[in-house]
Amino acid sequence: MEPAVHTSGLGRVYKRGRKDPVVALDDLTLTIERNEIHGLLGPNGAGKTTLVKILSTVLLPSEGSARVLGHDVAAETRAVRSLVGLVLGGDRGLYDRLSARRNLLFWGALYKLDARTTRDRADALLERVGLAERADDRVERFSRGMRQRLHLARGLLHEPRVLFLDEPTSGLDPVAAGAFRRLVLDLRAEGRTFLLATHDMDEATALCDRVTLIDRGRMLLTGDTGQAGRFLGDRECVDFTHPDPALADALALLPDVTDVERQDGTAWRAHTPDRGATRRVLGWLLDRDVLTARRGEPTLEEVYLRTVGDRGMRV
Ligand SMILES: Nc1ncnc2c1ncn2[C@@H]1O[C@H](COP(=O)(O)OP(=O)(O)OP(=O)(O)O)[C@@H](O)[C@H]1O
Repeated sequence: MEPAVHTSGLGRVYKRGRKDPVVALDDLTLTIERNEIHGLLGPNGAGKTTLVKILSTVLLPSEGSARVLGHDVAAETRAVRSLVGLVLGGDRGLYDRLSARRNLLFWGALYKLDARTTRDRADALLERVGLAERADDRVERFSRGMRQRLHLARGLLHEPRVLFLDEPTSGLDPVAAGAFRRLVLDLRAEGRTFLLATHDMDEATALCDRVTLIDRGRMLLTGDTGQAGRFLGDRECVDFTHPDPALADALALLPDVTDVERQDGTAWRAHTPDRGATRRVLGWLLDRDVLTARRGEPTLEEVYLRTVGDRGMRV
């Protein structure tokens, strides 16, 4: 069966007049399986939006190819458009002076849905995203969270099987972001596939089955979110608890330790270059009566920090 998304050697160059061209995507080969929530991570300018736009047929690639459920984004635009939904964050794509319902009716007409289908789907979606009671209010009175939910309803109107979300919870408070993420999980349970571009490591960790990290248009890593630590190759870590910071200072001086950081209170994490070093550090700690010590997995946040640094990250 064809995967939900497959790109092969995908490239995109923006030419800006006589100035130097910008390489926004460079030789990107990526597969997203059906029914997956796939996180697309990377600092500002990494190429995330460019990729999402190519996959939703808004932009053409300069090189390589991309297919959605087996259909080529450049040669089979119409088929791809019926299969994908694009949910942009912020203020793009909603009409402030129209009500939530009228926004959906307008988009239904653009998708060439018949009036009755659009009305029925709009009502069902407004209910689903928790906006039924505000359906006839103008969007200009909506909070950011309500706008995001309306964006999602809009993206679902033509019942796409693959959804591209660009920073969907950016600027939402934790309760609104949590509600939005639950909605994404429900939609996935119905068999949809998601590509989620985000700067938010907590969001990626909580939602995504797999993640891809890109920087300057190039792929750095792709794989299971839960095994993100393996991206770092041999780098490992040891988690331990001890009340005396002097022990952490002494540990940091060992040749087997690259650095030691405080997690919180009496909890610490020591980074080691390889498995042998991890074993020796565990032995060293146990000889000094630490309360607990065990091998830890680097988090997605650590993987990101060690791979691209702290550019454009939100944790
Ligand atoms: N229309 C355009 N014309 C020229 N350059 C562009 C255009 N759109 C994007 N770029 C450039 O392409 C590169 C990738 O941009 P893109 O918006 O895809 O990154 P991004 O990862 O989505 O960033 P962000 O996290 O800030 O949204 C950047 O260097 C950007 O300046």
